[in-house]
Amino acid sequence: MSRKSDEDVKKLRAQIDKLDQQILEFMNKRASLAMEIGKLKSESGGIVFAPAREEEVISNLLEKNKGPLPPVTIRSVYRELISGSRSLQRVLKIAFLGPEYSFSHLAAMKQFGQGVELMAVGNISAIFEEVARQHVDYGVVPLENSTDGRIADTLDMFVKMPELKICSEVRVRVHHNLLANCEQTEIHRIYSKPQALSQCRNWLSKNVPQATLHEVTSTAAAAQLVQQQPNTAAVASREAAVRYGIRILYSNIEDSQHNETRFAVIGTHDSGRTGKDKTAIMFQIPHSPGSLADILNLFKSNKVNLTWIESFPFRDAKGEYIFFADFEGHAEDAKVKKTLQGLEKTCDKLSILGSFPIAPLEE
Ligand SMILES: O=C(O)C(=O)C[C@]1(C(=O)O)C=C[C@@H](O)C=C1
Repeated sequence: MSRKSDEDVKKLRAQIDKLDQQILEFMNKRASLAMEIGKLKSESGGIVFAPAREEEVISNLLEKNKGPLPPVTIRSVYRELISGSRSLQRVLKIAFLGPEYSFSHLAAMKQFGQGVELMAVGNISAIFEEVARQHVDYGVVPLENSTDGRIADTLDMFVKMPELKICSEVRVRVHHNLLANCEQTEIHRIYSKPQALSQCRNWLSKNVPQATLHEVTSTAAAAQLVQQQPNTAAVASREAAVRYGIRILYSNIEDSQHNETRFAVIGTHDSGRTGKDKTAIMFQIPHSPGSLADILNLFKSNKVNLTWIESFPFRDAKGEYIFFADFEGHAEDAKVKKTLQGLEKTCDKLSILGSFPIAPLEE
């Protein structure tokens, strides 16, 4: 660099230093206001985590953002700023499907930021139980994957514990990687959770045909096994590779380019209204011709857009099904209220699992 440009950089850096001091001051001013809100909440029994408000803060800013910073930066900076402010009110305890650096862990960090205490739990049912016993404030559980469909263990637990609420949803782009500390031709066994193996089946059979596939409880557990056993590989996240010190032989080996998992944050309350919300329900209908059509007609006549519907075998009664659905709108919206009243009359049983802000697509 020439002396002139050296000086120019110095001047620009001095301006950055000045701005950073102002930003720091503003961040702390903002945090002090959040602390005041926290005091009012603790006096009135209010709930610390307000997902609708958090989403409102971020989407207001994204609407106003004129760049050059991209939305992903604004979102991640504000996620941590809000997370830090929230932790000044109380450090929330969050259970996720472990071990560390599983996709559930990534979803928990994406929703709550660093200002929480994250607790890895061994299986989905234990997450529901930890939330129900109030050992943790919230749990993060997978709901569905764009390639593999619903996560049966999660739906099964909603049937067992319909009193728990979905207070937020998180969408995570799932990229799989082949992790190994040996060469590709030396791999004898490949570990991962069943869904991840199935999402990469074509790639694996084409590129590592000599290896056998072995199912384990999570992608991170697979990475741990690779650390211990020679001639093995794992299908897991980039973060798991870094955490467990394993080389990434190939990135993005998923068969479908658009591979995404939707997670639910479960707690004991649902979320306020943002204007861009969804409501999730679980229902049973009479075993008679046309009863599902009657339900669907309720959505049609009230102009409510269905975003998900699943039929799920009911374990307590052979041949009977429970339906899960979510749709646009908040339980407080007039047309959703009307739809829910209609459902109440038509269904044998109806549980409202919660209203929550629609999660943004991952940038
Ligand atoms: O508005 C609130 O209720 C706050 O507590 C403030 C705040 C924020 O930092 O903006 C923090 C935590 C909540 O989850 C939502 C928003």
